Amino acid sequence: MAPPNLETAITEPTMAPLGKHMSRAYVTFLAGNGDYVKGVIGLAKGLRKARSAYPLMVAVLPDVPEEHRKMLVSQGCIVREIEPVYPPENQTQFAMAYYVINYSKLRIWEFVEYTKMIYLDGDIQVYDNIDHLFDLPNGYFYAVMDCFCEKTWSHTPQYKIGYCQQSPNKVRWPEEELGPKPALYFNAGMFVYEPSISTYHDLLKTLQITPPTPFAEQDFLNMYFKDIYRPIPPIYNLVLAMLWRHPENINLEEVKVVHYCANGSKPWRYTGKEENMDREDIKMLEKMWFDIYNDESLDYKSEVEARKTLQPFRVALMEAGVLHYVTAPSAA
Ligand SMILES: O=c1ccn([C@@H]2O[C@H](COP(=O)(O)OP(=O)(O)O)[C@@H](O)[C@H]2O)c(=O)[nH]1
Ligand SMILES: OC[C@H]1O[C@H](O[C@@H]2[C@@H](O)[C@H](O)[C@@H](O)[C@H](O)[C@@H]2O)[C@H](O)[C@@H](O)[C@H]1O
Ligand SMILES: [Mn+2]
Repeated sequence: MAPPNLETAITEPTMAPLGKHMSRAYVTFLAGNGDYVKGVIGLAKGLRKARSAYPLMVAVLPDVPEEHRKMLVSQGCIVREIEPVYPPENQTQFAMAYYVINYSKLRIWEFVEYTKMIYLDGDIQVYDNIDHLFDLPNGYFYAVMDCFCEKTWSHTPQYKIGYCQQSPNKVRWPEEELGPKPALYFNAGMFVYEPSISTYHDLLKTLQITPPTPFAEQDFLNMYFKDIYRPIPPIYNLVLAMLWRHPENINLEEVKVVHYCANGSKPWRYTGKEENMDREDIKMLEKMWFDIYNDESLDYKSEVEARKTLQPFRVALMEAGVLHYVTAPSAA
């Protein structure tokens, strides 16, 4: 991961073609009145620091309080309320009980005012610009492969035999006994996709006839997009467990996106007490998250304030959404 670029020069605002939507956006999902809102604020500031050219949409469930929605708007986010999506009645034990609310992520296929979106969990941070992923060829579903080695996977045959797609030759998959090895499986904390009303309706229809499974919507999305899934490198979604499960696959210097999904790693709840949470690399990644979260110069309002000293008229156009500004790397 490149050392944080502390200089964030503000270049000339770019004039968005009048009347033409910026048809690309990042999107995340927020539920409840708890502390995940801190994750989303951190993500909004991280995308700004990485000089992303596209806005962050936050799909919020009805239980997200007005106060949290205001905080997100003040950080430059586009807040959109969605209705929950529930799986069919089931007896499934989800890997985490709260995973049942994650099916509501499926609403983001309805955002067809955008032609291409990148979904990011609220417990993800973007440390380097990844706008180029929007240019990946259409017609596929892009995401990073997951890891099966954490005990959250203890219900699966691959965990039981020690097989993981990240190191397929370490423990061979016994085809004769267990049949063909599982299809490539992605982590649903980050993916590049194209909103579509027909896909959206088909997703919801298919969900109602699909028995729920432990990883909830992540399992469902893997089933649904199996034929068009294209793996992208782990630098775009570092599932933290990779650091101790498959260190040979990770070069931290190159990582652009970090997913704080390992048990005990959510920065806003970090105590360092859980297994692996006292590692030096984990402590560094937790500090990097807080350095952004606490950096007031990355606040959206302070950026607009800063511009007020530039040209009030241009700022007025910008605030009216006519002018879009892109912060670009400093000349250095
Ligand atoms: O109480 C919650 C739980 C989850 N989420 C959202 O759902 C995503 C998926 O949950 P989580 O990241 O905890 O799953 P993990 O990746 O850790 O398995 C989170 O990143 C949040 O965006 C939320 O907003 N509130
Ligand atoms: O609702 C199911 C969730 O499943 C995934 O989280 C898991 C997965 O990454 C496992 O591989 C890890 O072992 C585990 O720790 C982690 O929680 C997604 O990150 C999340 O967005 C969401 O889809
Ligand atoms: Mn997550």
